[in-house]
Amino acid sequence: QTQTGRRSGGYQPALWDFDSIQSLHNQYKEEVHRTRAQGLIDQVKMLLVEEMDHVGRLELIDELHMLGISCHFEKEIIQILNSIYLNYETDQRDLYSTSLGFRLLRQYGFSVSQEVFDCFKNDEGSGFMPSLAQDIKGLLQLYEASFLLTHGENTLELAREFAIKFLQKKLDDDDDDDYLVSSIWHALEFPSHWRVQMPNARSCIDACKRRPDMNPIVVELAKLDINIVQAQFQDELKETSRWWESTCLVQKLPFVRDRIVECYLWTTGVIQRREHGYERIMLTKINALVTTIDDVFDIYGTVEELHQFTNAIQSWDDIESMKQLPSYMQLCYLALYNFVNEMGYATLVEKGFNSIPYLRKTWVDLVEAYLIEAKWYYSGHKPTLEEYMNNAWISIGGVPILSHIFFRLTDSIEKEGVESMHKYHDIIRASCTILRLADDMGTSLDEVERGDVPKSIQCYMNKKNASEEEAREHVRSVMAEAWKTMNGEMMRAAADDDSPLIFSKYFVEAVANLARMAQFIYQDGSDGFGMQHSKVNKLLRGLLFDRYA
Ligand SMILES: CC1(C)[C@@H]2CC[C@@]1(C)[C@@H](OP(=O)([O-])OP(=O)([O-])[O-])C2
Ligand SMILES: [Mg+2]
Ligand SMILES: [Mg+2]
Ligand SMILES: [Mg+2]
Ligand SMILES: [Mg+2]
Ligand SMILES: [Mg+2]
Repeated sequence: QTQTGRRSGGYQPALWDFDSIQSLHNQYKEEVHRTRAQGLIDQVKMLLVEEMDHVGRLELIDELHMLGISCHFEKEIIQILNSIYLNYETDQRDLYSTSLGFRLLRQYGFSVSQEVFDCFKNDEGSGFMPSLAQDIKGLLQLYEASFLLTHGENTLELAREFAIKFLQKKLDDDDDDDYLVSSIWHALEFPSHWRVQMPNARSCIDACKRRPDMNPIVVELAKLDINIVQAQFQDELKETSRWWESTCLVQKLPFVRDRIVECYLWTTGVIQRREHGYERIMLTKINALVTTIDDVFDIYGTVEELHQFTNAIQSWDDIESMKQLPSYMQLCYLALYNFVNEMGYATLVEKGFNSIPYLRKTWVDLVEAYLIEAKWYYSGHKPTLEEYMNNAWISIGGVPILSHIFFRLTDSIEKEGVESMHKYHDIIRASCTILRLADDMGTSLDEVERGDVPKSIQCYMNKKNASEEEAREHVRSVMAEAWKTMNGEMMRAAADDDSPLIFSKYFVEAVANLARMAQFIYQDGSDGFGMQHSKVNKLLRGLLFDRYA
């Protein structure tokens, strides 16, 4: 017989308290630093424009993206890639520049065909020319390019397998840790297409400083810029921490994970544009509300109480719904109710559109998915992986997150976009699927141990009588399939034909980044959120607290 509610998640208290966050002071808010940064930006713009070497320009674009400063050069980058796209010479024989160009073009929404790689295949067309095995730099870029694949792009599947084989061999044979070898290590662990920008920027600056051919102006701009962004992030973090404190949820619901700083960290990878500070603050609040309500369902509520809470959210009429709830649930309900109304009000004022019914639907779908999991847990039901995933892509919380972001990052709200978002368009489900699976890879061992519904890893092990590693391998393959869907939908969304875009560029970026950020937080299969895993925690401090000297 399983326990009835009132469990503990075994989570440690917050690492940073309210006062330490509010007392953060940062000199990089001074105008003098922005002026200096602008000077460096102008110099790098000259570099981009004057760089006549085709490959050099591509490499610089890639570096700017990895260093988290490509946002300053959006116009110049699009112009360069557009001219490459329009005058594409398909008979290029160089694997390195063809692969790098292919990846950057696709990443910026140009639909370049996988056939650009046909000239590197063997005569039968069944694989790549064996002679390419020596071109390690080219193979590394071919590997990176292969992660832009969509369903059915067999050449890119072959490319990934071919490249991994020889890159792995290079690591086995060669133990010096020069820049190329360490780049291979990083790429095999995390392809650049799956990496978020800002949370990785600091370690990229460290790596670039070690490179002999790195342009010093670019490095100096990256170092100054990350300090300036940190000052902005700290102001946003302070505001979210004031809101979190005002809800008193930690005080009144001591079993809930007190992770407002980690909730904010999530947003710096999902919403990366500097000017979208309001959206990062909003997303932090959503993460905190999802965390709270998730813990109510996963750890604390009895089945009876969880039914009551679900009914209250389904009916969503504030006075009646609240009355029969226990007081701790009244707080959750009203905190959520007030937040959704606040967001709905902002959208009504700014865009003349009433988003509340749609936002509400996503929260109802979420708690209904939570209730299904709770019932499974209390009844001891062991779902198949498919049965679990049909519910768990919603129970991870990505749907309300993306709905709120949709209304904020869509300039003029059209019915088609609203319907697509809320019937749950394939790109939404793909992003939530990756978010869910990454989360299970990082949290499910602890969750199942303290008492929770079997997650994807456990469902696979139960059904296939498989080992944990085999289950993880299967989950990774399902995530890779979801990325093919995501890539396909991103290409359709960016399609340069004149069909009206269903989703804005910024929203599609945030959808993909939600998946990327989940893979970042749970990297190497551990919990960078609830259990404050040391590596993610170190990256968090580097991004939010420690000045880049
Ligand atoms: C932001 C989040 C992804 C969302 C709220 C906190 C999370 C880190 C995760 O928490 P978790 O308990 O792992 O969710 P679940 O496994 O119980 O669905 C669900
Ligand atoms: Mg949970
Ligand atoms: Mg849960
Ligand atoms: Mg659960
Ligand atoms: Mg129902
Ligand atoms: Mg989890």
